[in-house]
Amino acid sequence: MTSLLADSSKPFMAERKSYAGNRFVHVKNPHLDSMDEDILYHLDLGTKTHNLPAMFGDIKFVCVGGSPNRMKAFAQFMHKELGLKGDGENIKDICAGTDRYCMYKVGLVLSISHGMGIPSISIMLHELIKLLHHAKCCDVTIIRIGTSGGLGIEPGSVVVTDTAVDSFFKPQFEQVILDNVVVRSTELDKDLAEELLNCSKEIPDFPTLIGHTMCTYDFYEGQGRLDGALCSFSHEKKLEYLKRAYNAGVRNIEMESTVFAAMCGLCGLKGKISSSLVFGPFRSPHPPFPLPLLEGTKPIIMVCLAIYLQ
Ligand SMILES: O=P(O)(O)O[C@H]1O[C@H](CO)[C@@H](O)[C@H]1O
Ligand SMILES: O=c1cc[nH]c(=O)[nH]1
Repeated sequence: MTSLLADSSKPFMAERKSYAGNRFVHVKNPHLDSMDEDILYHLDLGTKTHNLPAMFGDIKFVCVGGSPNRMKAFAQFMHKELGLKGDGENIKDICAGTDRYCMYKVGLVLSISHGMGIPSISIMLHELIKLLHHAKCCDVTIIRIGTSGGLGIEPGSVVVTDTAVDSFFKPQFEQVILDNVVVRSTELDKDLAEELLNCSKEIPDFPTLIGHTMCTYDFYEGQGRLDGALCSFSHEKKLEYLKRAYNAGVRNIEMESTVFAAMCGLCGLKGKISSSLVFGPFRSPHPPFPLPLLEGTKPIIMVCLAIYLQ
C-alpha cells in the first residue's frame, strides 16, 4: 500500500517542535504514594507484575476510541505507516488478560479502546493516566478517534473538537464525587486542533472542520432520537433543541468527550498536548456507522510520524 505520508511528512517536521517541553503525565491522588502496589485492574497490568517504565516509558502518542476492532485496525495501520519491523498483522493485545479493553503499542504510539459512554472511558482513563505516570512518560499527546453524529455538516466530515460541551452546551463536566457534584473544565488544546486541521488540508477531498462537540449520557433520548425504546418529546422539540445546539457552536455529538477533556486536562495531557477528534456523519435517521474510520485518522497519523521521526 502506498504510504499516506510519503509526500506529506516533511512539512510537519518543523511543527513537531511545538511538542517540545518536559511535562510528565501526573496523577492527583495523595493516596497512591503510600500504596505498595498499584493494580490497573481493567487493563490487566500492575506496578509489581509489570515493568511499566520499560514497557511504556517511550510513549508519546495515545489514541483512544470506543471499538476494540477499530483500535486494532488503527494500530496495524500505524505499524505500516511508521515502517516498523515485524508483522503488523500479528500485533499483540497488551490487555488480552481482560476483555474490558484492548491495547496495542506501535512504536511510540499506544492505541486503546474505551467502550461506550462516560463511565466506561472514565475507568479506562484513570488506569491509563496512572500507567503513563508510573511509566514516567512525558510530553504525551492523547487523541480520541471516534464516530459521532454531525450537526448541519457534510456527511462523512471530520470534526476536530476545540471544546467539549455538555447537553446544556456548557464547556464543563459534572463529576459526582461521593455526594458532591464537582464541575471540571473541558477546554481542549487549540494549537493541536489547528495542527490537525492543517494536516487535513494536505489531503485531497477530506472535509474537516473545527467545532464544539456535545457529549451526552445517552445515544437515544439524550441525542434527540425518536427511535429509542423511550421517547418523551416531539419531532419539533427535537429540531428546536438541535438548532439551539448548532447555534451554540456544536457541530457533532458523541458520548465521551467531556470526561476525556476534563481528566486529561487535569493530569498533564493538556495545553499543547491534548485534543479530541471525532467523525461526523450526518445524523439521521441512522449514521452510516462503518465510516471510513481509518480515512479520518490521516491527520493523526501525520502528526504521529512527525513525532516518531523526531
Ligand atoms: O465511535 P465511538 O468511539 O464508539 O464513540 C461513539 O459511538 C458510540 C455510540 O454509538 C458512543 O460511544 C459514541 O461516543
Ligand atoms: O454518539 C454518537 C455516535 C455516533 N453517532 C451518533 O449519532 N451519536
